[in-house]
Amino acid sequence: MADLRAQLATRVRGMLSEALGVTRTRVATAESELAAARDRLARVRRAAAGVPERVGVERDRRLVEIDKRHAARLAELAHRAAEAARREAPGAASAPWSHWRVTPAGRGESPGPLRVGTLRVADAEPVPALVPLLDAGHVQLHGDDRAGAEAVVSALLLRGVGRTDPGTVRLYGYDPEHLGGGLAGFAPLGTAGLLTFVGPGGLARLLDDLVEQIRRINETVLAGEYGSLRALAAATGRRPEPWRVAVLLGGDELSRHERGQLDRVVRTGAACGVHLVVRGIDLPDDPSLTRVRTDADGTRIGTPPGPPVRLDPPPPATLVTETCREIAARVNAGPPPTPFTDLLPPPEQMWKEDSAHGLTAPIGEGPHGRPVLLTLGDYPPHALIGGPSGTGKTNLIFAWIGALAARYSPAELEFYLLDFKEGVSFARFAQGRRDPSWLPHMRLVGINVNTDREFGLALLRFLAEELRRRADAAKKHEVTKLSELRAVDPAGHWPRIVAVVDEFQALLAGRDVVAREAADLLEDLARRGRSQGIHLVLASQDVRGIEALWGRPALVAQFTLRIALPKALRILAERNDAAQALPRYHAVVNAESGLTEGNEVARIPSASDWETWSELQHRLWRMRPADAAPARLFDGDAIPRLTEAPDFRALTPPPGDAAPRGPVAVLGEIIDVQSRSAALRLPRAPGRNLAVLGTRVDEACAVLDAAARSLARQHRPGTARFSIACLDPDADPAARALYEDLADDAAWYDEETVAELMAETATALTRPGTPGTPHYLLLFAVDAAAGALATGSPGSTGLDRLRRILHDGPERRTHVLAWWRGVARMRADLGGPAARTDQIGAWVALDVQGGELGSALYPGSGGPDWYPRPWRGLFFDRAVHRTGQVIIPYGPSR
Ligand SMILES: Nc1ncnc2c1ncn2[C@@H]1O[C@H](COP(=O)(O)OP(=O)(O)OP(=O)(O)O)[C@@H](O)[C@H]1O
Repeated sequence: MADLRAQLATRVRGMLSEALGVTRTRVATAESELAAARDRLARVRRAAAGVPERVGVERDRRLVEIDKRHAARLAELAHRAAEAARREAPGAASAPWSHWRVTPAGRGESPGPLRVGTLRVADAEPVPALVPLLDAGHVQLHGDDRAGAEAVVSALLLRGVGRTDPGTVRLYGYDPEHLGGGLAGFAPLGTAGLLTFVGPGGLARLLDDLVEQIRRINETVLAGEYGSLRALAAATGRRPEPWRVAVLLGGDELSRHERGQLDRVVRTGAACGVHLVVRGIDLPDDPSLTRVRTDADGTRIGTPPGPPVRLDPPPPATLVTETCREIAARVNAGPPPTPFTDLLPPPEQMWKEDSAHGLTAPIGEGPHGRPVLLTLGDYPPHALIGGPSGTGKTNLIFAWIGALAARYSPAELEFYLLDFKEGVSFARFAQGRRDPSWLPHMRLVGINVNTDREFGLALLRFLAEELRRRADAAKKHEVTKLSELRAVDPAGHWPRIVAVVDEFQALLAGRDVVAREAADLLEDLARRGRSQGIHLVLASQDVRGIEALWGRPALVAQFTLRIALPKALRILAERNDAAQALPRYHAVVNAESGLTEGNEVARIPSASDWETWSELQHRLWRMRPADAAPARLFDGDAIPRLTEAPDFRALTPPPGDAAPRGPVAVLGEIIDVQSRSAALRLPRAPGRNLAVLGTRVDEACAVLDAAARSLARQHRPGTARFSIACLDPDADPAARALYEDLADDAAWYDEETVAELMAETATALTRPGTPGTPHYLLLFAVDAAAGALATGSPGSTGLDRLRRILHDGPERRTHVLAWWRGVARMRADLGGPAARTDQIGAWVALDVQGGELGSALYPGSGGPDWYPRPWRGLFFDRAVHRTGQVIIPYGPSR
């Protein structure tokens, strides 16, 4: 039992120890778990204790970063805003006063907003604070900082006038409290009508006037086509109306009427360039109104107010007055001309117009900025331009020709131009030595033709012939007008012709044949030219010129287009005195024969200065057709050259060995539309001799020289004889030069030997048969040989022989080309006053009066209408002429 108990105790002990062991293990495990948990807790606690510190550092870091980014962004925004402001308000709109100057915006560009100060942005570039005014709206000033407000007003006004062309901003000052004191610096503008002060009772009138201007501009300038002057300027590049800025500085309570008018200006003014700058009067809210509040603690702009602005100091008083004085001076000097390019189409549109029904081109700008057009066609067909010297006729002709030439190609339009006054400006249309270009439409330019009225006549004859050609062509095609002719003959060359004659009264002056024929031709051209596309443009500075026309009412009636320059008389209808009040560089254009209702005033651009003109001419010249030839230039002051004369250059010996049957002696240039030479034919026929008459040595030598050289050109060397006798030492150099150039074909005679020449030549004439070699006797001052030729037995003196040569020579190819220094001397050599003169078949008279050339030398009685003038001769060949022909001797050949 004990054992059992013992056993049991042992077992229990065993079990207990086992249980104890397990428990111990569990305890140990639990303890270690507890320790681990504590450790974790401690760690967690430790970790938890570190968290707020780290988060704070991170947050601060982020905050700094954000601050930095913010500041950078702000700086960048401020920089961009400043850049944008500088772009929007360049030059005078924002420059600091220290280097401020007038810099008007470009044509068609808006002046933009104006700077009054800077926006305060901490740590960033200052941003100009801009206020929109011109073309944008109105400005109302509030606040108690009076000086600040004054600074804003004067900054806005000075910058405004500096950002626009002088004279294009008009200020109206209403300052009843200080009577204009606030605007005193701007007073010089008043001298040019650019600043008007309105007295204390004048506000209503000022507002009425502004409202009226707005109404007028809306109705007649914008005319429903443009929403604002700004839009008009942007589209057309023109600013037909000034900006009007009314500066209203306080005053009494407004009346109902004034209030109503003011509200109207606020609502509708900006589109018409009418603006208000107001302090002390409340303006209604409007999108176009900018409020500027200047208080002691700062200035804010806009509604709602923007950030604070640091105002610029006011512009220095001297800067204001000097600028205003300069602007006034420039305006008083007259408006700058509109640019010539205003009259031209864009380059790609040049030469695109069709002239079948007429020619239309602008000549300048009308009062509302619209182009004033000139038309030549069936109606009106011809134009009359008038204006005293220096008022711009020449310029107007350039402008008109340019505007037409840029629109119509040379196939559509041709010009003929004649200038009777002295001057060379029209020579530019032709090719020159310095400038190879010419105006491709120009066919003829006649300058310095004041003494050569024959040239005017030649042009009129040429046009009359062209008129006949056109009328014939029209008849052939059974049509009546140019437009119809062009339609039925599209391949034909039927350009419209515009003939411009400046100082045309010179052509009609005098009562001689030239004046009579010119007037008849003009009348015919004026009447019938209209339907054949031939248009006359006559200009004159001289009332008498116009009056000369008035004597021919049928002629004047055709000139329905009238252009009157300032102070022109008698161009417009009798009671129409619009030209008397015209400003400089303006013209009244009137297509109603000058009746008042047809008046249109145009401002004419400057077109005639060399650079302006040549730019267009070069452009058109480069566009010319490949076969275009330069215009013929006739310069009455120039002496033509034989070697350049087409008729001289065309002379050649006949083919084979034959002598020319009717050689020609070229004597001088004919005054004509074409460059042609006067030529004397010398066939084997009685009387084919030439007498040059007068005392002018150089001209006489020039005529004989050209005759001899041109004859020599038609003979091969050795096939003609030229016997040169010179009896006047003054003619010696010219005669000797000719002798040397004719070389082996020439023989020289003088006073000693001239009798031998006569003897030998006369003897040769008696030989049977016709001599094969032509013989030309060139006798310089032959009358001086009278003594030497008088000797000999009666019937066989030198003079007898000379007469025989004159008489018999031509049929035997022996021709005398002799210079006598007077008609009486020639007659004496021919046998006395009663002697026959028919052996002198042709003559050139130099300083010999027409009357001396009567009886026997010229058909009819009394002689030709010939008034001697330098370097001109009257050529008459009985075999071909009915009347004498004026020639210009060629210049010396060497
Ligand atoms: N529209 C214009 N704009 C600017 N300058 C002009 C204008 N018209 C003329 N002028 C200038 O005025 C001056 C006189 O002009 P222009 O020679 O055309 O006058 P005119 O009437 O033909 O004089 P005249 O009969 O004495 O020759 C010139 O110097 C010319 O450049």
